[in-house]
Amino acid sequence: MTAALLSTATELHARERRGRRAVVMTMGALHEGHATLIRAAREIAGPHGEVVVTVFVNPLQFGAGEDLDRYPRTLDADVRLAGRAGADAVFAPSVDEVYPGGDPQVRISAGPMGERLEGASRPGHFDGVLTVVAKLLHLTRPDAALFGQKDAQQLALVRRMVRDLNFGIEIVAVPTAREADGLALSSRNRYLSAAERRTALALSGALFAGRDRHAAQQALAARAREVPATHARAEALDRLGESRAAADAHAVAQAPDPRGGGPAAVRAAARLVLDDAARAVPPLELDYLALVDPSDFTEIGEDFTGEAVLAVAARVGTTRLIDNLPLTFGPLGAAS
Ligand SMILES: Nc1ncnc2c1ncn2[C@@H]1O[C@H](COP(=O)(O)OP(=O)(O)OP(=O)(O)O)[C@@H](O)[C@H]1O
Ligand SMILES: CC(C)(CO)[C@@H](O)C(=O)[O-]
Ligand code: BAL
Repeated sequence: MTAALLSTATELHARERRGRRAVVMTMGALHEGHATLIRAAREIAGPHGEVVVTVFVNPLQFGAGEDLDRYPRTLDADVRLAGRAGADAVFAPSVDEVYPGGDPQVRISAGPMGERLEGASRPGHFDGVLTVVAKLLHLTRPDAALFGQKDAQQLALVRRMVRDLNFGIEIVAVPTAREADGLALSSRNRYLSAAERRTALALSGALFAGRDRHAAQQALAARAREVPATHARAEALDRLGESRAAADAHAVAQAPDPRGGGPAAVRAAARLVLDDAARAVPPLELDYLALVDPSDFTEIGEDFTGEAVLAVAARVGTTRLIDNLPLTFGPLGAAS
């Protein structure tokens, strides 16, 4: 499939509308992660609908000293990849087309959630993101817009904007696509040398260590729920004179108390991997590691239950990367 390349709002609006329109917004330098979003958009639009991919490197969301100038721009390859993944059109406007009056004076404010984690490291970033997302939603007028979970805070803020400001557009989340060794696909990966890429694997490595610690805790909690029954069985076996089986059951019933774990243990397991990478050559410089409530991106407490997000941001050489994993916390003593 060949995608049409459109660069002005006039060209976009001249397109005849057919069926459901699903939009994937990107900054270009498309990779397999973007292709996953475009394929999901194709599913949503259906064979009679329309998939539009936007490619725009938005100056408003870059801070001073960030990589706006060196951000990879590969429009021809992007149009080919978008077409192969099922897009009907690529909308790649110029900065003047998006901001005809220069820097917009009226902008969307991302509010308190926009000042945490990514927002704390990149002041003003999410105001810039939401302002351009709002503009691109107005320009493309989709029924549904798809965003990657890789940018979990961005996704949460877009959902919040759409709800708070009644955009009436369906926001669809797409899970993070990874390389075989775990590294989250990202346009910025192309900045990495081979040695930097090895160090960068600690981002996903730390998340997986946190996830594994979490799974081990869940297993312990499940065991702890069985302990009273196991004690009772051990005692019954004792009474029957089955001393070996009784000893086994007593041993099983000594399951460690899972209450020593929880979010703190998950953070600690992830932290160990990042501390190791900080001593690697080249080293990883941690920006943040956080285990947060995805509804507001505040740190969760030990008694938190529900969906949480383990998120990390770090610099390797001159490249700043982010990654995250969702984790579900059940109440202690109950299955999650
Ligand atoms: N690995 C991935 N898996 C799923 N979605 C992704 C992935 N990488 C990016 N996306 C999503 O694609 C959309 C466009 O993202 P963007 O163009 O910034 O790509 P990126 O690879 O994240 O770039 P960058 O390296 O600049 O962060 C966003 O919704 C983003 O979450
Ligand atoms: C949503 C977005 C296209 C807005 O510029 C950008 O932040 C991105 O690519 O994730
Ligand atoms: N994918 C998030 C866009 C940015 O880093 O500016």
